[in-house]
Amino acid sequence: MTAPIQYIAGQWLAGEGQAFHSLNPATDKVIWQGQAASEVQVDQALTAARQAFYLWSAQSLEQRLAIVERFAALLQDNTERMARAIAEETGKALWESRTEVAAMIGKIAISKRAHSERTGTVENPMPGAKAFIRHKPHGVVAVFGPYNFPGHLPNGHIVPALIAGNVVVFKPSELTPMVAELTVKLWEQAGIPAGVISLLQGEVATGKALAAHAQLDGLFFTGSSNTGHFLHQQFAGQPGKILALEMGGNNPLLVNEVANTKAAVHDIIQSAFLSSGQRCTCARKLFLPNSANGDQILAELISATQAIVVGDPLAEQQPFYGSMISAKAAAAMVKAQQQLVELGGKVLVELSADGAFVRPGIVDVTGVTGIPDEENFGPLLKVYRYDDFDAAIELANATKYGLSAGLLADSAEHYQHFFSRIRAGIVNWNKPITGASSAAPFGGIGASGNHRASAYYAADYCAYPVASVEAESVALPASLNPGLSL
Ligand SMILES: NC(=O)C1=CN([C@@H]2O[C@H](COP(=O)(O)OP(=O)(O)OC[C@H]3O[C@@H](n4cnc5c(N)ncnc54)[C@H](O)[C@@H]3O)[C@@H](O)[C@H]2O)C=CC1
Ligand SMILES: O=C(O)CCC(=O)N[C@@H](CCC(=O)O)C(=O)O
Repeated sequence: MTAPIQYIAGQWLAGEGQAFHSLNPATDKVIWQGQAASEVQVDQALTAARQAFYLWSAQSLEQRLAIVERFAALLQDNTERMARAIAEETGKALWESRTEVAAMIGKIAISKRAHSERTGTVENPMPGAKAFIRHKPHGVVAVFGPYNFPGHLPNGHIVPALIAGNVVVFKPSELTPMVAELTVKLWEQAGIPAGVISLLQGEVATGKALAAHAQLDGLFFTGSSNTGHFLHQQFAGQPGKILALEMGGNNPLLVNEVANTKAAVHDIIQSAFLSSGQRCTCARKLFLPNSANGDQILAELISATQAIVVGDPLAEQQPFYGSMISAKAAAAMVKAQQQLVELGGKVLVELSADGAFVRPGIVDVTGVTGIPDEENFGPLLKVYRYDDFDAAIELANATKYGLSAGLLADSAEHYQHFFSRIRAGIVNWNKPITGASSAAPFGGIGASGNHRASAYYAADYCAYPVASVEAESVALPASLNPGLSL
C-alpha cells in the first residue's frame, strides 16, 4: 500500500506509518486507503514549511490572493467532483454537499474582505513622523479538521491563514482523507508554492506528533471539545503559540408562543436534524411551553419528524439527510437514547439505526435529572416542557458549552429578554440555529471555544499586530527633556 497520499515539500509521497482507510458509510465500501505520515514525515513537513514561510510571507498580498482566487475558481470548476467526494465519504446528502462546496468558494472573497477590515494597515499622522498599525503572519501553523464538514471547516482556517502569509500543515480527520486529498490537489493545481501547504494524512498518532512539534507557531483546530481540551492542555505554558479552538456544543432552542406552528416546526427540524444532527450548532435541547401552543407545536413536530426522508445520499430523489459518518456513530446515538430512557425520559419518536443510517429521535426529558452535559452528535432531540420562561432560560444556560442558541417567539420583548440572558456565541431569533454565515464571527464560549472566533474573525488569529512610529531621518526634538545635554 504505497499510495502517494502525503503532500510534503510540494511532492506526493507514500506514508511511512500505519495503514488506514476510509469507508463510504452509506455502502460500507472502502473508498480510500493509504499509510499514515510517520513522525519523521511530520518533521520533514515542518522543515519544508519553515523554509517556504520566508518566501510566502515576503510575497505581496496581491500575489498570495492571486493563488487563493485561482483555488476558488478551481473549486467552482470542480464543484460536482468535490460535492460527490464529500457525499461519498461522509454520507451527507449530495444536495447539502453542494452547499458545503459553495461555502468553500464563498470563503475566499469573505476572507479577503475580513483580512483587510480586521488586519489591514492603518496610517495615522503625527508631528514629524507617521504612526502605522500593520499585521504580520505567525509563521507555520497546523490546521486540524473535523469530519462533518471536511471541506468547508478546514478551509475556514486554511484560506485566512494563507492570505495573511502563514504556511499551513493540514491534518484532516482520519475519517475524511479523500476529501482532504482532493482539496490539496486543487491547491497544487492553483500553483501554491512547495511547502506552503502540506498534507499529513493519519490518525491520532499523526495528530499528536504534529501538535507536539516544536517548529509550530500555532494550531487552528475544529473538532470535539474533548480533543480541543487535550490540545489546550498540551499548549499550556506555550503562550507564544497561537491556539484557536472551535469545539462542540450542547445547544438549546426555546419556543415561546408562536402562531405559525408549521414554520416553527420547520425551524426546529432544521436546527436539530440537518446533516443527521452532525453539526456543532445543532439544537440538542428543545424548550416548549406547557400551553396549548406548545402542545400543538410538539404534535406537529412529532408528525413531521416521522415523515423525514432519510436515505441514499446520492439518490436521484434526494433525502433530507443521508447517513451518519459511521455505523459506530449511529450506534452511539442509540445508546444515548437508551441512557435517557433509563434516566426516566419518554420516547416521543424513537431514534433507530440501520448501519450508519439513523432515523431521528425525540425524547421528553421534562423533570428528568442526571442527564450528562454532553454533546450527542447526531439526530436526537431532548424536549423540556416549561411553565416559567426565566426558569427555561436558566436551564438552557446550565451547560459548560455556549456555542449556539435560539428563540422561536412572536414577541420581540421575549427575544430581547432571552438575548440579554442566554450565553452563547451564536444567538438567533425565529431562524434555525444551524447554517451560520461565514460573514459573521463563528465561535462559542465555555467548553465550545477559547475566545478565538472563526469565520469572519478567523483573520484575527492568523496575524499579530505591529505598531510602528516612522520618520524619514533622525532629528533632535524642539526641546530636550530635563537633565539631558547634547
Ligand atoms: N465549533 C465548530 O466550529 C465545530 C465543532 N465540531 C465538533 O467536532 C466534533 C466532530 O468532529 P471530529 O472529527 O469527531 O472531532 P475530533 O476531535 O475527533 O477530531 C478532530 C481532529 O483532531 C484530530 N485529533 C483527535 N484526537 C487528537 C489528539 N489527541 N491530538 C491531536 N489531534 C487529534 C483528529 O484526527 C481530527 O483531525 C463534534 O464534537 C463537533 O461538535 C465540528 C464542526 C465545527
Ligand atoms: O465557519 C463558517 O464559515 C461559518 C460557520 C458555519 O459554516 N457553520 C455551519 C457548520 C456548523 C458545524 O460546524 O458543524 C453551521 O452553522 O451550520
